[in-house]
Amino acid sequence: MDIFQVLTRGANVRKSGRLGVSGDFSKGTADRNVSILPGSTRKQDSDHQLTKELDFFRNKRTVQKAELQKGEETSMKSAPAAAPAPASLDVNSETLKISNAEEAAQLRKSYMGNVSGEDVPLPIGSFEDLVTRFQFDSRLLSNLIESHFTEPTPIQCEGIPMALHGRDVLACAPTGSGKTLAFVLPLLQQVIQSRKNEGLKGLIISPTKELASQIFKECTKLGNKIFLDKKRPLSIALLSKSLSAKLKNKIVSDKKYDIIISTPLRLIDVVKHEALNLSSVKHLIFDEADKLFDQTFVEQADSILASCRDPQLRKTMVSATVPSGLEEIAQSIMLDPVRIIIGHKEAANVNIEQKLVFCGNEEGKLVAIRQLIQEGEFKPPVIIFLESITRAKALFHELLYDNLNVDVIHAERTPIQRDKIIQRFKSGEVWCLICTDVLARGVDFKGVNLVINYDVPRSAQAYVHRIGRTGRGGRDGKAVTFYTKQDNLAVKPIINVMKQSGSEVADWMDKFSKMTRREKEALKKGKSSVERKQISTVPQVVKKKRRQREEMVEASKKRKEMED
Ligand SMILES: Nc1ncnc2c1ncn2[C@@H]1O[C@H](COP(=O)(O)OP(=O)(O)OP(=O)(O)O)[C@@H](O)[C@H]1O
Repeated sequence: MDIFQVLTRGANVRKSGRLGVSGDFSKGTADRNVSILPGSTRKQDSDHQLTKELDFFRNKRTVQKAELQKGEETSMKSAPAAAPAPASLDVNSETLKISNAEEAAQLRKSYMGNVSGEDVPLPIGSFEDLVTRFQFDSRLLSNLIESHFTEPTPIQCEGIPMALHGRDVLACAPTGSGKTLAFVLPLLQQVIQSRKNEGLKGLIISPTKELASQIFKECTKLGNKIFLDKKRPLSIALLSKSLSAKLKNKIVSDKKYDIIISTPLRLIDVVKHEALNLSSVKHLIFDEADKLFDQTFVEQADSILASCRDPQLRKTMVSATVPSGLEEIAQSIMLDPVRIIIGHKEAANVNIEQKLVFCGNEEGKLVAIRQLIQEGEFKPPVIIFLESITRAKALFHELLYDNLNVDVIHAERTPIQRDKIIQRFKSGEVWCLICTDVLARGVDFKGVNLVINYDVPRSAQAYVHRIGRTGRGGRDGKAVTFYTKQDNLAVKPIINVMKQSGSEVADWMDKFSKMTRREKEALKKGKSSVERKQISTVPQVVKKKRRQREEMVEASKKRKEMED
């Protein structure tokens, strides 16, 4: 296969393709993708330019070329005037080569990339650079092409060379903009390059099992059929319950694996049993880093860091939201890091049309959801987020009653059940997935049309990640957030995110949500949670019968799983 020819092909596709990528978006759930409702509240004229620049998948190269040709007259008004395109930068070439700081600055400007640090390496302009600049493994490149990745997204243009130069990286880019590939690809190359069989080299930490399993799949797809020497294939593992048992019982040796992907607790458990030695790890990646270093996980993240004792350990932190606390942590644990911010820090993906719906009270939310259905706005696949397991279950029953093709995922469901539901949702069997925040981060369902926040998320970050389950990989998406009188406090950060990403917020909603000083303090202290009334329009006696039936079905499913 002529790698150069194939890598260049991607740019050609971008020229005419709606999505600007030749990805496999036409497969799976994508087939059911239908256009979202008219009357967008997002694209106001004044925000058009901003939106265009942040629409990475669709416009990166178009914007970039236009800017280079026009001396960037049309780009960000506030930015300093740019120098004309340097003679060495062939703007008519389909594969862009970045060979000096000036060209790098222009490229960064085209996708609003802010990259800082000492002696920052140049970004890549195309995947061709992987061959010319980094002598990439040819099998890895073939796998990249077979995965239909032909042109890097901005976070990949920046993240890949930084990692390949061995730098610690703190990276922030919008949801669905290709952060996974940005850290998986250089990791694979570095592990392949090192070749030596010296134990575990790469470790990727994710806050949820679902996300860990997704990253594992992406890694194995790209690492397929790669041999480190004639006999030994590159070995990548998901630290599942069964693998952890095998390691603990010495049925398999930890030396066998080159890369492991895990959630924090499971990893720590295996390390504590001395069944996995992390001292040989050279590359440690925290995906959804702000979550992994928040109150819930920080001790575990620290413990993992302490167990990775190689003095040359390279650290990467990635998320769509990087609060200042994480920046401080990054500065304290990283050596000479490169900080990459694509677009606005903590902003929603601009492909998502966002809407707030005031429902008055809890009953009003059920009315609002039924209204969305009646008015044809409820276009599957749909994900609905609620704040607790009890509420997720309750809404599930309500919507079942409406004969909707729904299922529900929360922490009480077994991993096998969760996997099955996700597969059924991906294949289109389930149209509407009700869930708690367990699926709010990282999970990549390509064709989701609508995200409904049935309950207001408790922070701007949670909101950005939840709605980021739609509008991925260059697609459009829509997000609707229900709120009631009780949510006055919690809705304010969401309004800020909406405004920042160019969504319209009605004046009265904005005024209604203005906070007093006391409220602001309460929000800072995390006291914004509200007591909500139960979700239901169904009489108690009917509910009781339904619950009994559900318990019987659950018990039989569990029995069947145990028999399997
Ligand atoms: N260079 C590329 N060309 C085409 N498609 C890509 C490219 N890179 C990534 N994608 C696709 O874009 C989608 C989103 O990527 P990914 O899951 O890595 O997003 P993310 O930035 O990690 O999002 P989140 O913040 O929600 O975790 C995936 O379906 C992925 O396959």
